[in-house]
Amino acid sequence: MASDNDVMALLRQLDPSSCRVKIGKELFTRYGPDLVRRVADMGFDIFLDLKFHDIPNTVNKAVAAAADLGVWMLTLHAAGGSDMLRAARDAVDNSEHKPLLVAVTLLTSLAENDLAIQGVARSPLEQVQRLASLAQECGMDGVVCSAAEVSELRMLLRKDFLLVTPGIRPQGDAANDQKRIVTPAAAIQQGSDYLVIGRPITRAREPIEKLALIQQEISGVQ
Ligand SMILES: O=c1ccn([C@@H]2O[C@H](COP(=O)(O)O)[C@@H](O)[C@H]2O)c(=O)[nH]1
Repeated sequence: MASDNDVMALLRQLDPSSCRVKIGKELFTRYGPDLVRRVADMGFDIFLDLKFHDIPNTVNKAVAAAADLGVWMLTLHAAGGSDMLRAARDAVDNSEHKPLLVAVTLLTSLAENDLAIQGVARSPLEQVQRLASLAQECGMDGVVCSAAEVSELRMLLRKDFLLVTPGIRPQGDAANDQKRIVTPAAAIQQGSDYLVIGRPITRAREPIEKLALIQQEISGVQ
């Protein structure tokens, strides 16, 4: 687990104009909204990845609180249903700060057999398409999916609908617990709007050099 000092030391080496910072459940649960404010004060746009999934009223209040932190983007689970998604939309519409709302379709750590265990007799792509359509209908700004699904989603959804893709692994990196992985260059080629990259950078021996390598890889395909 990265200490507060480790996080700050890494961020001090980064240029806020070259990447955004994701604060997820691990860092938020340990260091709280104070960390969000400190990282924002350094000039970074913050992707608050707390994946809200609860009854509509609770999500409405949680999204309002997240919006008040001034974050750039935040997540919730599309599987929370249309009332929950619309309650999140209302919260942002009534907030002074207006973060982008992106709904997680199917976690990139899940594959077809995981859906079958849950009693869902669809492929990951079909499940992602279904939940992405719901997210669009309910006023989300985009969805989180695997880059493997991006080209199919582009044909289904409106052109400016954001496709945010974790499960990114440079060639040769370990997949870890991710099951639907794509390389950075392929994700850009497929048309991902934002790549979410964690361990390939944070666990690299030289994180800043690894980030620069990834940026070089994707700049070649843009
Ligand atoms: O479907 C999803 C949604 C969110 N995530 C988050 O992205 C990062 C990915 O980290 P890696 O270390 O690059 O695997 C992680 O914080 C997840 O919570 C996701 O992986 N898949």
